[in-house]
Amino acid sequence: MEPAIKYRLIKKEKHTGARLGEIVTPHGTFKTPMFMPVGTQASVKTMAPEDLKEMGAGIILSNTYHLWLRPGEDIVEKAGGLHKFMNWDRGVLTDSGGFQVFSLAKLRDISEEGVAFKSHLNGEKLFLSPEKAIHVENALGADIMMSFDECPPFFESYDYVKKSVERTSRWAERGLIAHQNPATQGLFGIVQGAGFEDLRRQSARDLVGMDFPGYSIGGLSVGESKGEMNRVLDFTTPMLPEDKPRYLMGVGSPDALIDGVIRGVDMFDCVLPTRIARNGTTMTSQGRLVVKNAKYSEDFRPLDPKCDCYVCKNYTRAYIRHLIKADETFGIHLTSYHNLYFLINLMHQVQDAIEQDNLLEFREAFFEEYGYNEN
Ligand SMILES: CO[C@@H]1O[C@H](CNc2nc3cc4c(=O)[nH]c(N)nc4cc3[nH]2)[C@H]2OC(C)(C)O[C@@H]12
Repeated sequence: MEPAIKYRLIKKEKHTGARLGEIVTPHGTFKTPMFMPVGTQASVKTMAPEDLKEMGAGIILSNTYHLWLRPGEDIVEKAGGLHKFMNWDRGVLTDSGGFQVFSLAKLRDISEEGVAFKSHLNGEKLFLSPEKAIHVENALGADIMMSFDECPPFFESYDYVKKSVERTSRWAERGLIAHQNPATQGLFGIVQGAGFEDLRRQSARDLVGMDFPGYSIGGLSVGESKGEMNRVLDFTTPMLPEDKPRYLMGVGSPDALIDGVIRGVDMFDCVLPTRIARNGTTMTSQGRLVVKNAKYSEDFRPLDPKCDCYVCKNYTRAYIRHLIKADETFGIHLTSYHNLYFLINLMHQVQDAIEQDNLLEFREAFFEEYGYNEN
């Protein structure tokens, strides 16, 4: 049977672990490395599908936990699945809900069977098992689905993380068995193990043995330093098959994307660009620009003079600042659009650098201009 998701490695960058590739999904083929906008509740906040297409988005995220709780996977299924529901005909990826239970729900109890918790919306007692999560993802109909996993705190004890990794591998197997649409929905395994190299190896070995069409690197971007994240990536990505996509979950700052690509990561997502946009903070080639600051009140330049996005071609800092200060929703639409474009476009520039085997020079020039220092 043809797998729903295929990855084609086009080129390896000469001096780093970076790869140029493409991921083939039932809703299109997309170049990697790529940044995926997050649309947790079936909407990338303030973005219409036309905006997302115009900025070059290929795959967007939605979330099993949120959509299970509201409006309910049965309503999305009756609508014909997520693509129809939100009028988006390119790629969709759903996270499995485990992470959201730990980051959102109060009072939860984890067992071999799954996770008992109280809804963050109304306190209702709920239970999510690997089977339930996979069946919700089947109903939502995303092209790429995540296995149900536990994302342990990065600084948890070795013994706790070891037990958690072993349970996550058993949950992954249960998810594979429960998966009802492997021909149209690709299920990814999620490698855990916190900062322990042997536990990452154990997790990767277990999951690669189950032959998933793609692998996520979980358990990161949960408060650890960038140095720690890069250290874990250094030994984890080589444990994964070269002919499958690697997806680093929850990572979305420009430096972390570039450093993830250098270490062999192909796909990224994060709420960061849309989250900071809502309080008027934007990403530009010269670093972050907080457009609501008074100093921009008569600044008639674009957010980023080097950016060719719709926002930077048509609007000024002064206008956007005014909208944000006046609480005009169009203001956060403009900052959100630009920030998403900034990261999607950054990945296009990284693709070119891989093509030209000069990714490290690109990194140096980008970091210099953005104002990153090495520590
Ligand atoms: C910078 O944004 C904050 O950091 C979180 C993103 N960091 C993140 N790491 C993740 C790990 C996993 C995982 O191990 N497994 C599964 N299934 N999904 C995951 C999703 C993840 N997202 C955002 O999540 C909150 C809202 C807590 O703050 C944001």
